Amino acid sequence: MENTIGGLGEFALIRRVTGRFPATGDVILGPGDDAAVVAAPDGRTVATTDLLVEGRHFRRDWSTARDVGHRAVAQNYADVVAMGARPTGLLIGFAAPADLPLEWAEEFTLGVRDECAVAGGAVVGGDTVGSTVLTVAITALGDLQGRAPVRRDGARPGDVVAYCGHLGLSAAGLALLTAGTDGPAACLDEYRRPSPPYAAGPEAARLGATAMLDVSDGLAQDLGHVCRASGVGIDLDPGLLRPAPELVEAVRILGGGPARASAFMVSGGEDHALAATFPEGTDLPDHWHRIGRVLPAAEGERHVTVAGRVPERTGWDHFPGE
Ligand SMILES: Nc1ncnc2c1ncn2[C@@H]1O[C@H](COP(=O)(O)OP(=O)(O)O)[C@@H](O)[C@H]1O
Ligand SMILES: Cc1ncc(C[n+]2csc(CCOP(=O)(O)OP(=O)(O)O)c2C)c(N)n1
Ligand SMILES: [Mg+2]
Ligand SMILES: [Mg+2]
Ligand SMILES: [Mg+2]
Repeated sequence: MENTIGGLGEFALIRRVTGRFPATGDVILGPGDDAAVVAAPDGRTVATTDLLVEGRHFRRDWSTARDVGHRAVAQNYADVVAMGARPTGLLIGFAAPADLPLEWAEEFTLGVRDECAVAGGAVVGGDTVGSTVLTVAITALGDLQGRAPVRRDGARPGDVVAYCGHLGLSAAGLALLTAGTDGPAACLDEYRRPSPPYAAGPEAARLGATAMLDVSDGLAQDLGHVCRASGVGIDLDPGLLRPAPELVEAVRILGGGPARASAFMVSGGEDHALAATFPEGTDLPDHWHRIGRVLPAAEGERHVTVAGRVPERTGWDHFPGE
């Protein structure tokens, strides 16, 4: 039991973990009481939660504890900024077996701390329990800074579809790890520590985005949520889906041509890029890449197409049907 979380005990572990997290100006009362108090300057709080389960979202032989800490924060804050909000706080549910090395818990904590240093927001609480499956459940909070939230239901025919961040790198990294092959660091790193373009969320809101989400499951699948919520169709232009050189290199190693690179961009998730729709004529900064158009659609046609065709694969489903 030496040097495991079971050897240290629950409350000593909690003290050790919470001692690592600095407060920010949004924190009125941090960890230590029954609940934390976080300022909501505009009077409305964005709240979201995502789980990471060992074997399902990460493997300890593929990702370090620090990687998992970074990824857990990134996945959750991506949803906060996709509403157009600024990250303000995090709550960390930590379920782990007693024989988990203490070093893993410590390193995970440092990954969380370091991603918060990039994205903003403070860890204000959480929960620590014993479990057979190592699981991290994060709740993230954000501040809309007085703006309206950018929802999934505001896309209108004629809007431009654009993304900011990476597409397909993480899925290519996962494919490389699954194949047991080395490959471009950019792909492996993006799988282990996704890098959502945090500032682009509030930026898109200020630019007048009509709908936005982060790409967790796959571009086509996630934009499909916009289609259904907004009652529209979306057509992507394959000529505008330009793969990063590292993605092209990964596909060369994995075997496949431009179609496979395009498939990674269209259906690969977990880069946590932001995808948004903007009114035609919006002056978009260069880091927002135009990739398609919002179309009018009758019921049953509210889906994503690439050059008019429904892609073979659209993204991840935790419970795929038979
Ligand atoms: N078990 C649940 N109970 C309540 N709400 C849920 C549950 N699972 C998902 N949701 C909600 O359904 C929506 C879609 O979930 P999800 O696909 O996980 O979103 P995202 O990809 O943004 O993380 C979100 O608003 C989420 O809060
Ligand atoms: C070990 C491992 N196998 C497979 C995957 C691929 N994967 C797991 S969950 C997921 C989709 C995103 O996760 P989800 O829980 O659906 O997040 P949300 O959409 O709720 O943000 C993907 C692509 C992975 N990340 N790690
Ligand atoms: Mg989710
Ligand atoms: Mg999510
Ligand atoms: Mg999902």
